[in-house]
Amino acid sequence: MSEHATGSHDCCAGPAPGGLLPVEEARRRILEQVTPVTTVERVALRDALGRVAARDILSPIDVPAHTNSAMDGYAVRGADLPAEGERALRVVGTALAGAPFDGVVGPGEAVRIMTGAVMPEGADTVVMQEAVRREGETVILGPGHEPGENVRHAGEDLARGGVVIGAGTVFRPAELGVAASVGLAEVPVLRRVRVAFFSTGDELRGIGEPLGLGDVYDSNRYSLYGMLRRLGVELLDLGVIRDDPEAMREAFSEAAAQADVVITSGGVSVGEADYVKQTLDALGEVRMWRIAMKPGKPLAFGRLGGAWFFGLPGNPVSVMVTFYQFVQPALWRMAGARVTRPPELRVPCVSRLRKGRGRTEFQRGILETDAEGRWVVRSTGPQGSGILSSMAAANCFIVLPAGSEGVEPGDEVTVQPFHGLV
Ligand SMILES: Nc1nc2c(c(=O)[nH]1)N[C@H]1C(S)=C(S)[C@@H](COP(=O)(O)OP(=O)(O)OC[C@H]3O[C@@H](n4cnc5c(N)ncnc54)[C@H](O)[C@@H]3O)O[C@H]1N2
Ligand code: MOO
Repeated sequence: MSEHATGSHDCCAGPAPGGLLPVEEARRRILEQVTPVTTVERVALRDALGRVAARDILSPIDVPAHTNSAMDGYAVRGADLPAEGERALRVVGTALAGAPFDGVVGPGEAVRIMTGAVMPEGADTVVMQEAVRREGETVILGPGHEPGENVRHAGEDLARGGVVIGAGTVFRPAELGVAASVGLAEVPVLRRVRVAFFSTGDELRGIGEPLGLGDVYDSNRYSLYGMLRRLGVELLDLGVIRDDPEAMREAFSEAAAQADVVITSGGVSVGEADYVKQTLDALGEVRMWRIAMKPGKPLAFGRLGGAWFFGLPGNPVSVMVTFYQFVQPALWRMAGARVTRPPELRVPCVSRLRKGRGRTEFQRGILETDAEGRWVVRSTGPQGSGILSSMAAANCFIVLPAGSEGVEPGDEVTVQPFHGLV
């Protein structure tokens, strides 16, 4: 690893040049300010997918509810297991999952039992059927078994009254299954966060409209829609707002009146038609502007009426990078979820990466296995913040710390994968 590629975060970097706020500091400040919603809703279990548990959810039952067999075989008394030689036990009945044996297993007796069947009274051990010989009404056991083996005890997975899903847990497929396993038809979740979003810019055209000279299709509202939909927030798409201070003021007020969070893209830099920051200044409060990152430097964060405001830079890649680094963690916190840092890995980079000093760069990478099966990352190619196809080609960000001056092939880098298992 070369010297310039070490260190993955900005926490220890000094003040960034030009009054830019380091990425970690900006994220910390945002997460410190936003607070979770408090309204609780009860929803049918399947509708809880992606929602956040409003409080600790307790189990009304033991899971498993009854002590049962983990194997197909024979339920016996541990005291009857032979230490050496063989022992014949009389088979006195059968226990199936859902059809228990209602007698008692006495000394010298066994019950044929299937996986999941309730352990019959008297028996405390299950011997797998592959380990025995059946001869008519008797079963012959050899040595080598442990008393208590192959038995699942009542409450060993979840105990009645115990917390099965903690407050702030996001319901994933596993949580749906866990809640179902204790028989919960409905669960308490926090209400969805309401997010209003719009694009700004006179050059923006809707799909289906012809493009004049200098026009572009409004793609940001589509990538934003996708990222927000994935988070399961309630969406309010306010369309495209012209680069006009009056129109912008109206749109800002309308959005803030209806939403917990307002997100815009474009018009947040220093150009002559960049009215976003000054509108926020006039109607609310700018709490942060300009981050030491690339892309995404002119991000604005603040308060607008009762809503939190994120003014994302107009460049299409900048929108996605700033959303994932700042807006997504803030929305999780507001949704009541425990916020964790995006997972990061250190892997060798097979490409040469150019980088300017002073800003953390979120370059687009492809995480893949090389010929030896090792995980490596390579660049998607040109990294301009207008090249949205680089996001489509990527499956991870390559995070280059502010102090790095570039990467040589073989250097280790930090990556944030886009997808996990859930
Ligand atoms: N003198 C300076 N100029 C710029 C600076 C700077 O510090 N000093 N910063 C640059 C950086 S970095 C960025 S990022 C951009 C961001 O500026 P804005 O947020 O004001 O964005 P716009 O100028 O409105 O648009 C930038 C670019 O993105 C296109 N765009 C905007 N909205 C959409 C949309 N909804 N869908 C598709 N494409 C969109 C727009 O047409 C522009 O090409 O400022 C730099 N300038
Ligand atoms: O920060 Mo800008 O987003 O580099 O293009």
